[in-house]
Amino acid sequence: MSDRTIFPGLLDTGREEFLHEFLLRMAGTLPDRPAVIEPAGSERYAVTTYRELELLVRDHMAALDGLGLEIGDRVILEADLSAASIAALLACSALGLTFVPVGTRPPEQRLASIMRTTEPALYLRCPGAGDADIPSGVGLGHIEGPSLTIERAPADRARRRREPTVTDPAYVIFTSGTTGRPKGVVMSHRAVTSFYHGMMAQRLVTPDDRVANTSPLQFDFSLINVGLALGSGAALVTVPPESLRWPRRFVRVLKETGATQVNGVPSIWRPVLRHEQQGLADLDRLRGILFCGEDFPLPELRHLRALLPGVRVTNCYGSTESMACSFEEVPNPLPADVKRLSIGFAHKGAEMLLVDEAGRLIERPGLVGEIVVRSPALFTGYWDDPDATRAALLPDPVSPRSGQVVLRTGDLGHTGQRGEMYFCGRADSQVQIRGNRVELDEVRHRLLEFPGVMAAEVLVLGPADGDRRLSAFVVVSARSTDVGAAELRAHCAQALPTYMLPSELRVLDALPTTPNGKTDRESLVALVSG
Ligand SMILES: Nc1ncnc2c1ncn2[C@@H]1O[C@H](COS(=O)(=O)NC(=O)C[C@H](N)c2ccccc2)[C@@H](O)[C@H]1O
Repeated sequence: MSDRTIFPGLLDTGREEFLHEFLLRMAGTLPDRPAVIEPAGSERYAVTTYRELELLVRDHMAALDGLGLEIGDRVILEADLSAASIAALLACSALGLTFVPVGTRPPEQRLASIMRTTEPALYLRCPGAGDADIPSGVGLGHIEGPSLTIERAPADRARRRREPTVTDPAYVIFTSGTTGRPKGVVMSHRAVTSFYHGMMAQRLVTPDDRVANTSPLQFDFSLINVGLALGSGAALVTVPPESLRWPRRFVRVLKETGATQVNGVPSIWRPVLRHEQQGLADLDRLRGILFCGEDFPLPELRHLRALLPGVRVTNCYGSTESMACSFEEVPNPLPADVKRLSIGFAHKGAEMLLVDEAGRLIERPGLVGEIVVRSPALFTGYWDDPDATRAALLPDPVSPRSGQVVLRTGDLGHTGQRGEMYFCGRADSQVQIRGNRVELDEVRHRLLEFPGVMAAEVLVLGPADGDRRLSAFVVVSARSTDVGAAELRAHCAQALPTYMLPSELRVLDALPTTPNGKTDRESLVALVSG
């Protein structure tokens, strides 16, 4: 381990920093402030101060340092967002190790595939993790509260590196792999910390805030929340994942921890809006909500707004390949005629642009194109997948000969009169039905206009070259349980051409979600095919 001071506090050198330096930069100035607040048994919480977190990191580093690991070695982190788990990822960063967060109890095949491709040196498990077999050459350790115990040392390895650099991968995070093999998004220290600095410019939280994280470690939203809280000298509140299924418990955790900012995907609010409205309205310390990952259905957003009129709601847009890209405050009140939320402009230090199919710049407001992102926070590439990496990057449309590349988000958008961006769905959600181009989002938005419909999803089923049909799924408010498929279809027929009418319409109690909390389209397909 180099003898450089590990946590030089607030950097005045202007030199680029590593992930652990950014996340612990406030430890020197606010050592006794809470850094992590996590559940510790029923209705009790453990508080770890910044000084205690820093000591945890040093302890974990000592346990790892003697293993002869090489800079750039991968460490699988089957972990949660406890202080001990966060200290483990910080220790990896401080030793130049690349952590691969897989969340607790990952599906066996997915874990096996990730281990095959990343060839980890070490596997670290937090309490309550799974018990999948770890290949013998891979070291095994346990993150247990204040200590990190090594059960089995990793196999010996050659050591060729002398010095970690900010271009080294801080982590590799695997996408949900909706299209085929999961892709490992490689994020360098430079990419992550430059995003964090862009986020800090938004001044979303102060050291008096308590930022509740509701995303699992394998979803980079959790890493963004860790950066938002620790980078601001605030406290990170770890909401137990299981409480998200029980709205009363979820609201109680927010109340008892004094959460002032709650960050999560839109689906975390659905059960609370349905069953725990008063508890939500009583969260008098709550002052901010931030969501990302997918559109927040406007009827639900309006309902949330009505219950929390003074709370600032931030629509945070972006892809894991650039961490995130924009932070746009949702207008309060939200005008009745708003059909789409603006995602605004990219954060300080980045740009969002629009290109056509040929990769040429689109500048005219209202014209739909693909959103591309220029940012120092761009990923290094997909792990061991140069073809997918090439496909995701585009020569800078403004100056193609410069060698600079921009990220293709695969999202459609258009700009407004001020140049602000509007998200218009995924490029692959434009489908052909009997020779006609259908924007699934347009059908979904029409369904959301029906009184009582709170959320909706529309899928296309059938072979691209065969008979394709639309299937729609809606969630209605508790008061509108009598909404039927026939009236929903008639409602669509009043505004949409015949080929855009769903041939199947189901009213569900809830939309199924992926482990990251997004709408699980594969489960909906299985429901219909089942
Ligand atoms: N605010 C949105 N409205 C609407 N569609 C969206 C939105 N944020 C993403 N998305 C969608 O999700 C895609 C990215 O998916 S992802 O790579 O799994 N990453 C994420 O979902 C989380 C992302 N890293 C992130 C983390 C934390 C803050 C912001 C963004 C985007 O390309 C969009 O299609």
